[in-house]
Amino acid sequence: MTPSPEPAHDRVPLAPFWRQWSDRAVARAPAGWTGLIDELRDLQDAAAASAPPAETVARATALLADARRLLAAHTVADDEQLYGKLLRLPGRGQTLSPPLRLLSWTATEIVGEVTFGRFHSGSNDAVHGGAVALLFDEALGRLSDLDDRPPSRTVSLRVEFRSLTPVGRPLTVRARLLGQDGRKRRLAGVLRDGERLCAEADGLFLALRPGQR
Ligand SMILES: CCCCCCCCCC(=O)SCCNC(=O)CCNC(=O)[C@H](O)C(C)(C)COP(=O)(O)OP(=O)(O)OC[C@H]1O[C@@H](n2cnc3c(N)ncnc32)[C@H](O)[C@@H]1OP(=O)(O)O
Repeated sequence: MTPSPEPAHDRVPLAPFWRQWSDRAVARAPAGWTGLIDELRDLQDAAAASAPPAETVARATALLADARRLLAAHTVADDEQLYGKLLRLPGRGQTLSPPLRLLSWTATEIVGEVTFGRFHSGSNDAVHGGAVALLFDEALGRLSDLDDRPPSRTVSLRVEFRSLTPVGRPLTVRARLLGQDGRKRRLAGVLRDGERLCAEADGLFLALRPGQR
């Protein structure tokens, strides 16, 4: 696999299993689906950042309940779910972790950009440590399953918090595949705000055997 010449998250090569998984969701996604996810993400940040008066709280609660009822009427099983399966999109169409936009990639290294919103703030404009771990799981998992490697799952993830991770600033995340031994893949990641190291991680991913989910 050759390094990508320019930033283009949507050209990240997908291994066959993941391409099929993602293409199936893309084919089933209705018009406007990605806009719904973007709105949901913005809503989470707006709710976290607001201190509204009671009338606004009441109105927003009613609107949210309406939206929930609309969506709940179309509940499907996990196999048919669209959420989180659009792998060509930064954030892959989910709001659990902030959108990770891949800027460059090889078979053994990816570099991406991420901006945490207020939703992921722990306290004092610093990102919650669990959200940082979540980001590393996404980034390392993405690299683990790149380059036609069979799907894997995280069995171990260790995170070291080196300095506060800021909210609202574009950060750089870099993941590297350190080595493979049979089904075991060792990966490492770093998260930086400019030159400053915010956190680093190492993880062990296990390739799934046929039939494992
Ligand atoms: C493009 C895709 C984008 C997606 C990005 C998102 C990525 C998100 C990834 C995740 O978060 S996955 C969800 C969190 N992970 C899990 O829920 C995994 C739970 N664990 C399992 O389901 C099973 O452990 C698993 C199916 C992965 C493996 O079970 P097996 O029974 O096949 O493996 P086994 O227990 O025999 O272990 C295989 C080897 O790994 C070793 N091992 C297992 N766990 C270990 C551990 N924690 N630390 C060190 N070694 C470990 C184990 O000792 C053994 O070594 P040896 O072969 O040398 O004997």
